Formats: sequence, C-alpha cells, structure tokens
Amino acid sequence: MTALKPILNHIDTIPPNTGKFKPVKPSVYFIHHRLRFHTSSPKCALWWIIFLSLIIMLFFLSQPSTTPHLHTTMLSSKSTLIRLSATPRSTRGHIVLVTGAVGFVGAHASVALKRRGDGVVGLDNYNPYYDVGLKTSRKTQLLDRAGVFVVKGDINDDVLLRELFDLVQFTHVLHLAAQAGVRYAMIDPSSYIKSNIDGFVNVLEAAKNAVVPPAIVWASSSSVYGLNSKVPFSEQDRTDHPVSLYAATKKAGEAIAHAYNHIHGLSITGLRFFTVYGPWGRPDMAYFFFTKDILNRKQVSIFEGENHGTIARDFTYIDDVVKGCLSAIDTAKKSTGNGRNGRKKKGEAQFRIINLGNTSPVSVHKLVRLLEKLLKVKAKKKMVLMPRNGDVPFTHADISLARMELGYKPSVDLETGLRKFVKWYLDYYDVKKKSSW
Ligand SMILES: O=C(O)[C@H]1O[C@H](OP(=O)(O)OP(=O)(O)OC[C@H]2O[C@@H](n3ccc(=O)[nH]c3=O)[C@H](O)[C@@H]2O)[C@H](O)[C@@H](O)[C@H]1O
Repeated sequence: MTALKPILNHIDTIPPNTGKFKPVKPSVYFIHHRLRFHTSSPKCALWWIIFLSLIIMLFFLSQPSTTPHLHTTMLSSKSTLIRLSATPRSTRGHIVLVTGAVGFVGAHASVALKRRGDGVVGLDNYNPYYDVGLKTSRKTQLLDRAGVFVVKGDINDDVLLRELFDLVQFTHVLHLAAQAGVRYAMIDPSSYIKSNIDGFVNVLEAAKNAVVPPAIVWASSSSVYGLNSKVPFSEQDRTDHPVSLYAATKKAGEAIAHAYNHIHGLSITGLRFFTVYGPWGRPDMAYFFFTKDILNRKQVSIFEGENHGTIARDFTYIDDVVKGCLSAIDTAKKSTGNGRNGRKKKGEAQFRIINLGNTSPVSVHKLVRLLEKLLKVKAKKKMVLMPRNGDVPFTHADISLARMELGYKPSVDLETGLRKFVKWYLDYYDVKKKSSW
C-alpha cells in the first residue's frame, strides 16, 4: 500500500478529462477510472452490469453449439437409411462406424464387416487427394452393393459427429480417415495436421462423449519406425525418429490415443499398417502408378540407397489387413468411460499398438520385375537415389504380437497379391480396349 501511495496522490491531482485534451498514461488512466467506479455508485452499477453481461455472453459462446446445423437436416432426412445400415444381422453383431469408408482399406473393411453381419455406417469427405471417381466407384460398386450407407461428411465437423453418435449407439469405431502418403507432405503439410491430428482428436472427443463410449480401432503406420535399423520392427522398438511429417502425425496420434485412453477410459487399438496394396488401391502408391506407367510405356523411377543400396517394403495384401482389422474389433475390450453421463472412468481401459505387416520384405526392383511379368510389358527403368522427402530405406514387421492378440496370419505373397491387383486394374480401367495398351 505504501508503494501505491505516490501513484494515488498523483491520480488525485489529475484534472477531469474535459476541456483541452491531455494525453494520459494508459496505466494511470486505468487506475483513475477504477477509482472513479468505486466512488460513483450509479456508474459503478452500470459497469458491473456490462461486466456481468460480458461474462454471461462468454459462457454461452463457449458451450457446444446445439443449434440445428446443415447436417441436422441432412442426417434427419437420411436417418432411416443410417439406422438400417447400422443394424447388425443378429443381436451379437457389432455396430461399427467406419471413417474413411470410401478409402482403400475403409471400403474393403466396411464390406467385410457388413458381409459377416455387423451393422456398419461409413463416413467420408471424398477429399480430392486422389481421383474422386475411384472413391465414388468404391461406393457404388462395393459399399452400395453390400448395403453400407456412407454419410458424406468430415471428421473435423464436430456437430455432424455428435449427431451421428446420437443417432446410432456405435459399439466400435474403425477410424481409417487420414491424410495418407509420405511424400505429399512436402506439398501440403497442413492437410496432415488437419486430418491426422485435429480430425483424430475430434473422433476421439465424439467417441468419449457418446452415451456409451465405443472401442476405437484406428490406422497408425509402419512409417513411425522411421530410421529404425533393428529388424524386424517390433512394437517395443523406439519410434521417435520419424522421417516424414506423415509419420510424425501418426506417431503423435499414438500419443494422443494414449492420453484419451488414460484420461477417458477409451479402449483403443492402433494398427501399424505396412504398405497395404491390392485391388481398389490408392493411385498415389508406387505399385499402382508403376502399373499405369509401365502400361503407358512411361519411365518408372526406382529408388535406391547410397551405393545402389536396395530399398524394400513389407508389402501387405489388403485381405490380410482387413482380417487384422476385424480381429482387432472382435478382441477389443469395452471402453470404461461413462460418456457424457458420467465423469469418472470405471477402471483402466485396453490400450494396444499392433503391427499388421507381411513379415517378408520385397525390394522395389522385384516389385517392378513382378509387374513386368504380370503385365507382359518391359518397364523403362531409371535408378534414382532415394530423395530425402519422407521415404525410409526398408520396412519389416515383427508380427508376433498380432499373431498372439489377433490370431493374425498373413497368407498372400506379393506375386499372388499383385496378380489380383493387375487383374482388377485391367478390368477397372478397361485397359485392353484402349489404344495405349
Ligand atoms: O506403410 C506405411 O505406413 C505407408 O505405406 C505407404 O508408403 P510407402 O511404403 O512409402 O509406399 P509407396 O509410396 O507405394 O512406395 C513403395 C516403395 O516404392 C518406392 N518408390 C516410390 C516412388 C517412386 O517413384 N519410386 C520408388 O522406388 C518407395 O521408396 C517405397 O520403397 C503408404 O503410401 C503410406 O500412406 C503409408 O501407409
């Protein structure tokens, strides 16, 4: 108080702010006005009213929006179809929300779940990272035929997610929506943060706030092993040296998942996929665009390490990965959180991270040789030193945990899988009828 005295004395000497304008130091001006609130009661009351109104306004603004949204109309007009799609064949069946449902793994997994009798609802924003026509074809030719309804929407839309979780009581979420591809992060880094971090958190929030929180199974990636040199890659190995932003966001996802598991009792299984390939695959992946380029007699760049070192991948066939996903859903324990009705979780919830690989790496050279054989076309090859923009030299999964936890047993070797892919590719793109073939 003694320290304040000189300032207060000074304030008392300041003339009222009338007449000729005199600049006043902001701090002194502020204290001066505060003193005046205390000394003039009608003004004081007025300021208190303004202050309280502001607080009340801020409180209401910070509450989750309950106002009807565009999606309210959209979902309510589709609610019968959504509920129908979500209804399992028997009471023992799961009710699964598949995000990224028109994506490569999403479409295959949704169909497999539906075919065995589970209730499935898909969610996808049909983003244009690669050919939207292919995504639409997956919907019409795979999902529609299997009876899977897909909601067109974004995982970042919290109002839509909340509405979806209110409409259907999901037992599981198979979260596959993501910004994929290790090299594209050089072009659009923020898309990785938006989907793989923000979007993931949004899905976890919606799940944790559901009336009965579902178990989550989601796609992490082999890329989290980064420059790991110990083979095969085990879940016990360090994953703190990612070499792509994609890998960094997947690694961050694993950490975020752990926090939600710990705090909110969400049962979470992260599956580290190893270079998944097969029919209806992603056109941004090497086996896919190599096929296109070989058929069009265009040059393919084969990455090599220093001193012509071999680059290899533990290519994993889609059907094996889908089996792993379904098994992860079947073995997932219930979440222990009390959803939006309660505050405390009932106990520790399950938390797993599991490799889904093929455990037999194949070099990119061999991949191209197999494609040449299957396509009956000689590739125009160019060896290129692997650019430092996201690629790792090799991947190799240790699948002993997957075997133990999920009964996972990959059964398709690269040649068999590529044969199925090539057959699909030629058929889908109607290649034989085209002049370029
Ligand atoms: O397991 C994963 O978690 C990731 O798998 C996939 O990444 P990658 O294993 O890198 O697959 P992909 O790009 O098909 O390259 C295959 C091979 O071809 C080599 N490659 C690539 C391009 C090229 O022009 N030349 C070349 O030799 C290249 O060096 C590599 O050795 C997914 O895209 C990714 O989303 C993620 O899911």
